[in-house]
Amino acid sequence: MSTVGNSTNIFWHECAVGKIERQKLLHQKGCVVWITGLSGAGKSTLACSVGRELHSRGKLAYVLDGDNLRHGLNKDLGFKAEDRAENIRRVGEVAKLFADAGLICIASLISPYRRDRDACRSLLPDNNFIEVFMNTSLEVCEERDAKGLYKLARAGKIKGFTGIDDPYEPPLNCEIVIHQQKGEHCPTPSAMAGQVVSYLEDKGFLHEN
Ligand SMILES: Nc1ncnc2c1ncn2[C@@H]1O[C@H](COP(=O)(O)OS(=O)(=O)O)[C@@H](OP(=O)(O)O)[C@H]1O
Ligand SMILES: Nc1ncnc2c1ncn2[C@@H]1O[C@H](COP(=O)(O)OP(=O)(O)O)[C@@H](O)[C@H]1O
Repeated sequence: MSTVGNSTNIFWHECAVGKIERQKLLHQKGCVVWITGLSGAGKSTLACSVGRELHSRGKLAYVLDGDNLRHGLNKDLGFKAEDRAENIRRVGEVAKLFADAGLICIASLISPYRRDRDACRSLLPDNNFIEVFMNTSLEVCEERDAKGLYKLARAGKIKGFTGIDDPYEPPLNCEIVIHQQKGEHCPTPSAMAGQVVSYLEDKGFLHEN
């Protein structure tokens, strides 16, 4: 019997079928691919491209996209620091469940604060959290401005916009970095996905043992 947060007198119930059995069924290993970067960095594009590539290889993946989750699970949250932290915490917990279900869970959120990303990492067994930093410069993101949000932020019509008047803390030690800088060759979405899928292949996530 234990107390966790505000939950008192609670018990953990173990089921007969566990992660190992589910992984055998799926011929893969559950893990979390966590994509972080500025708005417009290419996170959703990469997430969908990785998802499609894995699907074509017969692997079960699921994308948790920040923007999409804010339409449901996280619709009560805004963009102040505490709300972003709670957003990341919830998605980290959901991603952990997906990984435990045996899926390759691809989470794609700005997740601007290092502490929140590290807390998600600590929820997973060693090596099962693969952090991908979309190192796309602010200049490139702003030039793309696919949703017109940078223009609004520069005009002061959106307050606390990441990269403009709200911080983004780049990872110090992540598994994969994808560079997209102005004036440099920019990898295609499928080349970027290839980099991630090769990593998963090399580390054995695309096989059950
Ligand atoms: N203030 C502010 N700062 C940053 N982004 C903003 C903001 N307001 C709205 N948006 C839109 O919300 C999307 C980011 O949601 P996330 O859940 O990924 O953000 S966070 O991880 O909680 O910081 C982000 O989507 P992406 O462009 O896909 O990153 C924006 O479309
Ligand atoms: N590798 C790439 N090369 C060129 N354009 C890209 C690439 N990846 C994404 N984009 C474009 O950049 C814009 C933002 O991409 P998106 O995936 O929505 O970013 P995010 O999810 O980080 O906000 C979109 O218009 C998308 O088509």
